[in-house]
Formats: sequence, structure tokens, C-alpha cells
Amino acid sequence: MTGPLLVADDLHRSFGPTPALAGASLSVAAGEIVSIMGPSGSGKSTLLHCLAGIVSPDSGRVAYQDRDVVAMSDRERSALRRSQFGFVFQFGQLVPELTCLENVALPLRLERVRRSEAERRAKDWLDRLEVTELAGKRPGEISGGQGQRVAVARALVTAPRVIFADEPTGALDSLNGERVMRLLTGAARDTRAAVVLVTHEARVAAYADREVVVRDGRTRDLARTA
Ligand SMILES: Nc1ncnc2c1ncn2[C@@H]1O[C@H](COP(=O)(O)OP(=O)(O)OP(=O)(O)O)[C@@H](O)[C@H]1O
Repeated sequence: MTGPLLVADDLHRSFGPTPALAGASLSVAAGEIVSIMGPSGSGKSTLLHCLAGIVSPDSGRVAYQDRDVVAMSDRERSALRRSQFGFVFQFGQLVPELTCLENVALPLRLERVRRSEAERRAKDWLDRLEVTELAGKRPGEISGGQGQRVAVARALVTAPRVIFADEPTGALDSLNGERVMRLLTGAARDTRAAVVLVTHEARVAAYADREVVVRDGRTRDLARTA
């Protein structure tokens, strides 16, 4: 494959009478970190959800490795998400009944990896995200910043080619936000995963190679100058 890894072209999507996307386009190269910024309600999350195959656009094209994501069956799209994508949301969305180790191992267990192997790989990622000591704790027993680092470990454990991060630092103070971003982008660069990052915060967007601004459902590319 020589073209971009992931492409959205001229996406339109409305929710009832509300247009969320009105001609949004974005392409992401393998290993590239792209931030999506813009005012509240401008369509950032909808764009991310379309790129990730979670929401289907009303019109326009989404392609992953030249495969048409919109034309896939639900089953094919789920398989694509499980095998190629990782997700980090604003509030870790860890499973409260499971320990942190079990949470990180879960995507591998869903892919039928043996428990011992899944937990070995999960432990490696907890170490990497500097939360080794949380392995046996449940999400209710840890802080928001720790929870986000566990969520990043869970997103990376399957070696995804793209990590989708929607306001991953939105619920954190600036120090914890910086730490999560440093660990997330460091791990993505080490594993050559691309990152699509939605954020309100310029400081968080600065971790990206490239910034895209969404306004009224339309995208505008900004070259990174710094
Ligand atoms: N599931 C939905 N049902 C109805 N309206 C929706 C839905 N998802 C998004 N919208 C509407 O589409 C528009 C774009 O929403 P979106 O969440 O993509 O924006 P955003 O830029 O991510 O906003 P924020 O920064 O506040 O999260 C908004 O007007 C929103 O209310």
C-alpha cells in the first residue's frame, strides 16, 4: 500500500435536522499523529466516529488501507475495529468489575488469546504506561490519571495500526494530561501506530505532527510550523 492508511473524503452526516459534518475530509498516513481541533459542536467526534467505522456518513467515502469502510458489513467493520484500531475516550471506560490487568487483557481475550499470554502482554503494557502497581486494583480504586494510563495500555495491547483518542485528557489536570499524552504518543511512535486525536486544548494538540481544524462540519488543514 502506497497511499494514506486512512482516508475520509467529503463526508456529510446529519442527526435529524442537525448537520454534524458538511464536507469533512482527512487523510492519515501510517504512523502519523493528527489532531482534530475546533469549537464545541463543530463535528470533531462525529468525524472521528466516521473514520473509526462507528458512525456511517450519509455521503462521502471512508477508506482504510484502500478498503471501503462504509460498504463493509457490520461484522466486517467490528472485525476491522477489533484487529486494527485502539480507542481511548475522555473517561477511561474501564470495566468496573475487572482488575486493571484484566481490563488491559480484555481485547486480547476477545480475540481468543490464551489467558496466560493475554495477561503477560497486558502486564508489559501496564509496565510501559508506568502503572505496574495497579494490576490487581479495580477502576474504582484508582485516580482519573491512572485510569487513563490503564486505558491507553488497553488501547495499545492489540498492536493497533490506528489509535482513536477522543478528548483523552479532557477529565485530567494539566500535569496528568501531559503525562498521558507523553506516554500515548511515545508508545504510538514506538509501535508506529497512527493517532487521530480530538482535543479542545492547544497544548494537547501540540503533540501531533499535524493539526486539522473543524468548523461547522468542514475541515481545514493547518501545517504545523513549530
Ligand atoms: N448521536 C447524536 N444525536 C444527535 N445529535 C448529535 C449526535 N452526535 C452529534 N450530534 C450533533 O452533531 C453536532 C456535532 O457534534 P460532535 O459531537 O461531532 O461535535 P464536537 O465538535 O465533537 O463537539 P464537542 O467538542 O462539544 O464534543 C452537534 O450539533 C451535536 O449536537
